[in-house]
Amino acid sequence: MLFKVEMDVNIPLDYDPARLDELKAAEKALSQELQRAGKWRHIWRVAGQYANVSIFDVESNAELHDLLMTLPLFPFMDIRVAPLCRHPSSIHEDDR
Ligand SMILES: O=C(O)C[C@H]1C=CC(=O)O1
Repeated sequence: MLFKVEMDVNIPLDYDPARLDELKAAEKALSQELQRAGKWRHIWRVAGQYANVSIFDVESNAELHDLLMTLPLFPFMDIRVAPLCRHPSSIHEDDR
């Protein structure tokens, strides 16, 4: 199942910089692990914002929920999720 996930990150201005660096490093490691596993298919920075647009490929709504909840930056994120399906004009056979 494919989902578009939009993540806006809002870090409090007074948050400890060293702790923030740790969280960002942990977030990057997990994100790249999920990309290698094929669960996190795409991630794009939204220009000019601390935000991304991502495509996830997971088995269920519950799996997506569980993945998002494990993100180290989850407590600082506003997340919007939209389910995707194949577009009738798509030429990509592997789109589902
Ligand atoms: O920077 C972000 O968009 C937030 C988050 C998502 C993946 C990652 O490495 O950080």
